[in-house]
Amino acid sequence: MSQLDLFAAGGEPECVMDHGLYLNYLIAQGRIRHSDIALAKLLNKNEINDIFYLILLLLQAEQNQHSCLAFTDIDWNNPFSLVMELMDETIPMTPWACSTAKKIWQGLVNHHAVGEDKPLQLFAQRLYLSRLANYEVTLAERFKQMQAQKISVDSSRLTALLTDYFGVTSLSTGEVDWQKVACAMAATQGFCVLTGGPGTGKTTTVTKLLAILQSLYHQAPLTIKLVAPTGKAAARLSESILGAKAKLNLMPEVSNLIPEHAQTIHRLLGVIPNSNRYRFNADNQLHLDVLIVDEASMVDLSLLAKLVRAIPAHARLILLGDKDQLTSVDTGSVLSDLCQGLTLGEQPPYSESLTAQLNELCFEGQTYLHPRESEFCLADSIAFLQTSHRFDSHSGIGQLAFSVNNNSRAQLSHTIEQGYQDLALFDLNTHEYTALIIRAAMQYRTYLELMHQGANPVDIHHAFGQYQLLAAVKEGPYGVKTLNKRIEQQLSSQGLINPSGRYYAGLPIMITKNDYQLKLFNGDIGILLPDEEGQLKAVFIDEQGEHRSFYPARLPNHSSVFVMTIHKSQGSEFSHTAMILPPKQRASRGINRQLVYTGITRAKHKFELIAQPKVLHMAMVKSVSRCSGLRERLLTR
Ligand SMILES: Nc1ncnc2c1ncn2[C@@H]1O[C@H](COP(=O)(O)OP(=O)(O)OP(=O)(O)O)[C@@H](O)[C@H]1O
Repeated sequence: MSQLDLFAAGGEPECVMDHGLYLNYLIAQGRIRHSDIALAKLLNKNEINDIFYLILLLLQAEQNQHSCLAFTDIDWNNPFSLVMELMDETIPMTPWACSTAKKIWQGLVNHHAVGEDKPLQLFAQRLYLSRLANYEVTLAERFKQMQAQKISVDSSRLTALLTDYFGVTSLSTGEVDWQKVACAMAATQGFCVLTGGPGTGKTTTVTKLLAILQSLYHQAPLTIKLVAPTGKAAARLSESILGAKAKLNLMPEVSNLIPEHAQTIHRLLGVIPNSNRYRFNADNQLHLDVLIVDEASMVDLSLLAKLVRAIPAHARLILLGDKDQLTSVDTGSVLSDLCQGLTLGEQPPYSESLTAQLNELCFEGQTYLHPRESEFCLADSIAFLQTSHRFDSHSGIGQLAFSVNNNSRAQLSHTIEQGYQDLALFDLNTHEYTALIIRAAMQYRTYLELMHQGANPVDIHHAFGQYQLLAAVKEGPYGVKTLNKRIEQQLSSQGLINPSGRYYAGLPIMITKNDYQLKLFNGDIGILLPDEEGQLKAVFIDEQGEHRSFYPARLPNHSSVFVMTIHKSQGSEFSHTAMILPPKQRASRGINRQLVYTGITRAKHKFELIAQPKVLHMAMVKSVSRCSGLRERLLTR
């Protein structure tokens, strides 16, 4: 029984509470900010009571990128997760010892700030800031509308095209080609999510899909746009589509109708400088028939809501991404909300009508897929690719990613015992820490030598992008800041850089704040290079491979990036990736399965892990999720 229930059972609680002292503890322990208190007071007509504290909890949840505060998730005995040892014993851990959860909830239902067109909203036992609730409503409604779109397709032509691109499924193996299934689903629907781990063929499948669609509609070809959340991810998508087109050997008349250039979502929507609004919106919609959004797990709730508002009613939307990666840096977890419940090796739950249609389109009417009920109303729009074609049984990276993602210690031990060529695992100790710095400096040598030889910026950037050291934390000896300094010292001692001032030739930087005027966005990477006149400029390569240069003084917030956080690496891929996790005593709350999985899956050919085994095990056990009501809004019950 919780403390609240105990009191409710008739005890005589001590109701006098020193709110000032309690709030000071919340601030001292970094749970809330002064501005949160001001806002909570404003919303609660200056009263400090139970609802005031609930609003504070909601603001804390929003800062932690949750879309809402779920009533059922509140730890009523210590709602702000205060650390007992840092508290005065006379101060309670909970601010509402005199009330019951039920009473607090009822107070909220009738509260003056709660309701439609009010600053706060309630939905399914969740408290929201209205702005975030409205984004969820927009997404749920638009996804449902898109899915309900009637798409008329010539089935026999589609069947023939699916056979052309994927072949005939052999009855003897009986193995389902999930890429073919995904293509059939996306070709016949207005909305589709295509999820799968690294190298499962998301880009290949979508390229085949676009080829099939353009063949089906060859008399009036579709306008297709490709987008990704960051410039880096957009550049990668362009590269992958180009590669997939070349591999597929498409007929020129079809190939020419598939775009190769992806852009950022911000660029597609048209940023209005100094505002968080876009040129394209619900009143001025985009001109397109098909929109492909890659790395959808990185797109936050607000941006995706603004994007779907700008998509015309007739258009199709296809979201690509890995449901198991870290969620967006900003609020929300849309892709993982939509993909909840998918399990490797299992067929996702599809309705009777969809399974019949897919069996007809993909398997000549043979019963390969079986219907399974789901109360999730978008279940028929979720395609799940399950086989990695990049990492075969000889690849340690794939095995390691799989072990971590499935939290399988047995599989992890097996992977380590195999001694894979593409994996190097080091136990974290002083010796290995120093060895890592030396190895990292050796890897960065290549791009710096190119710079000294006067190579062109595209080649220098390319060489820099081959290797990346990732850290799980920012602060402390195992964090980004210290490691950046250590690598800088190492490179300087080898005469490759001369870090006498803040800026020097060869300094790699990452933008940490969007600048819509300069069109430089969070995550963009630049390298400080001298121009023809010897002036030092930060050079960025955009998604079209063009380079843009800026005087350092003009740059928005940025930091050096010999080392980047795993969070910042999302959407990027490096031929050789190294990742360091802090030791157990420093491994804070932020180390978890999604973080480690995301770090591993950045590696294409070689992956190094520098970590204590117990920290890796600890991370594997800990799976995090964000609070959201999106899934709930999409249930049929
Ligand atoms: N059905 C297949 N059979 C054989 N090889 C395939 C198949 N599908 C994809 N591949 C190959 O596997 C590799 C990865 O494919 P692709 O880039 O499409 O995957 P992805 O899921 O988009 O990867 P990423 O993790 O980079 O997002 C490519 O080299 C591709 O040519």
